Amino acid sequence: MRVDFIKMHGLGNDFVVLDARTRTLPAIDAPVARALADRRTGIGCDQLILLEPSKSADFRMRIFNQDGTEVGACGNASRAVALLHGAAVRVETAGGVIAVEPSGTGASVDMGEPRFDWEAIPLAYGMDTAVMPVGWETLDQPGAVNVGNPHVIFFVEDTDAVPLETVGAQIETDPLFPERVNVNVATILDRRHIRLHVWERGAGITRACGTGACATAVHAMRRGLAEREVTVTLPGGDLVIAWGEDNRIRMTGPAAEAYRGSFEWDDFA
Ligand SMILES: N[C@@H](CCC[C@H](N)C(=O)O)C(=O)O
Repeated sequence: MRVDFIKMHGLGNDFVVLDARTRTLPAIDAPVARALADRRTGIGCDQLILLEPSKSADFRMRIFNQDGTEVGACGNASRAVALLHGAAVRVETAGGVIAVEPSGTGASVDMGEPRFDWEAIPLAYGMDTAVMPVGWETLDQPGAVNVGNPHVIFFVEDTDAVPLETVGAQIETDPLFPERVNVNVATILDRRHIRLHVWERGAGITRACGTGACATAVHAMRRGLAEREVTVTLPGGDLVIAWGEDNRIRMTGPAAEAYRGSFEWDDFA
């Protein structure tokens, strides 16, 4: 069976998008997702995105990390599918229903409400998620936020000085995080500007992470270190994150289509 795909990205966080809204595709499992995401033997991407019909929203977006795990949220992919769809829509994800709207060369996304309870992150045992009494190597006292997926955030003097390749992998799989975790290291440049590097659960270091930007901004605001709207600068570029009086997070930033192609399903199944 020949299957069409669209290669997209949000600030260099790249996706293979498969559209099963009007055509039934065979089931995607972890080995298929891994094979398609492989940068040497597949198409290559940080996340595989599958669009399907939905009963509760305009359509459903399923998200698979490069390692094949299915997850609840992806900020950058949310902007990419808004661009693809070309109109304001409600999208069902495993992390909840989000509202996306094309805007300029990208999109604006209502990412929903952040959750701070330790059970919601989730953590293995109870603690204050605003200042956690834990540490790894030179990183300590992080915060944790769930924005449809789990994030831990460390504020540091210099993001470039943190060996994220090694410490990110170590923290992602620490037993404190039973569902593993996305690891954010951030520098507060001023009350409206944050620099951020992210080690993504199931994908490693990416050029940008939309949910990481949301989690980091909200954590900085919760700690009183930032205004309620900030620019988050990632290696791939900037996102604007606002946390409204209604407790909802709004993310605005670019997204782009790179190219289209097709592949033979049996080569990857
Ligand atoms: N790149 C994404 C996040 C993708 C999922 C994440 N790695 C997880 O496992 O939760 C983004 O832009 O938010």
